Amino acid sequence: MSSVQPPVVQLVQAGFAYEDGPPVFDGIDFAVPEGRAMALLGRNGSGKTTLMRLLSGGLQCRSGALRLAGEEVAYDRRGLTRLRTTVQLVLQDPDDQLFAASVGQDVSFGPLNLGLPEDEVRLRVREALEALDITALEDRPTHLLSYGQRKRAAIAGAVAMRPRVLILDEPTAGLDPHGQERLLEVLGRLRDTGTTVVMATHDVDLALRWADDAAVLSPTGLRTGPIEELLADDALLAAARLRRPWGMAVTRLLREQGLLPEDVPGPRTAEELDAWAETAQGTHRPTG
Ligand SMILES: Nc1ncnc2c1ncn2[C@@H]1O[C@H](COP(=O)(O)OP(=O)(O)OP(=O)(O)O)[C@@H](O)[C@H]1O
Repeated sequence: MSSVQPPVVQLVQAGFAYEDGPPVFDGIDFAVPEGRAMALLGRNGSGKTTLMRLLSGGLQCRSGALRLAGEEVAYDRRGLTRLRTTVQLVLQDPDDQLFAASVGQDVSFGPLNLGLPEDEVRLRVREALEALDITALEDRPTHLLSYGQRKRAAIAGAVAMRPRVLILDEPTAGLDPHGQERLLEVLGRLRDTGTTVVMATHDVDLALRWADDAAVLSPTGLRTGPIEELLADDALLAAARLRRPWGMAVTRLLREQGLLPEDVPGPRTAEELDAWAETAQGTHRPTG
């Protein structure tokens, strides 16, 4: 008897086209690897948002199926409620998501809608605000928040649903470097406490630094796997029109120059490059 659990959420041979449009997907298979951080990559128009909406039930497969823990999702009220308590999508623009008068009211909307008791709703709101470091903003009107604060409030609304899978459409877009780092820390903490986090991004450097796995959409299809492996695949990068991550480009250059032995991992950030340069000084000399 096999003890292998089916994926928490999975598209099986899924097909989708917008009305009067060509197919965006025609028989795509995609299983979200549980407990991991995954970056969803692909050029403009490759289908990232469509894929995320299919996974979260905002769009319905025209063929094939969406499965939750191996069971096909029915697009009726019960099926969609089950889906929304498992998978939450955070849209790119927080203004498409926030509509209540205050942050606290907005974050409580999903749990209240599930019909949870008041105590439970309060607990979830508190937890979600804490997770996003915005407890102090609970009573603030949403329209008076900064863009970065609105992004956090929108994510808190999804977190309050305690999803097993949190999917975010370009969550770091429009944030300053400090805001990006803080958000990545928050998402890392969520992953570490058991939430599967999938993030669509155009930033390959950020993806390499943050994610365990990648899903890359290109005209040749969807490839998933460890991010280090996929982003080192030049043919895949060319097909998906993605740039080689900075850290990988530097590593390749250092190895070509004989400055970095094959068994020493390459730097992924400017800080790691500085640290490497400090320790490498005098130990590695260019060959030739
Ligand atoms: N509401 C819509 N109606 C018709 N076609 C759409 C709609 N939304 C997206 N498309 C088309 O579906 C395809 C996939 O678009 P999608 O938004 O999923 O790509 P994306 O990878 O998220 O793009 P981006 O990186 O620009 O956000 C594109 O060809 C796009 O023009």
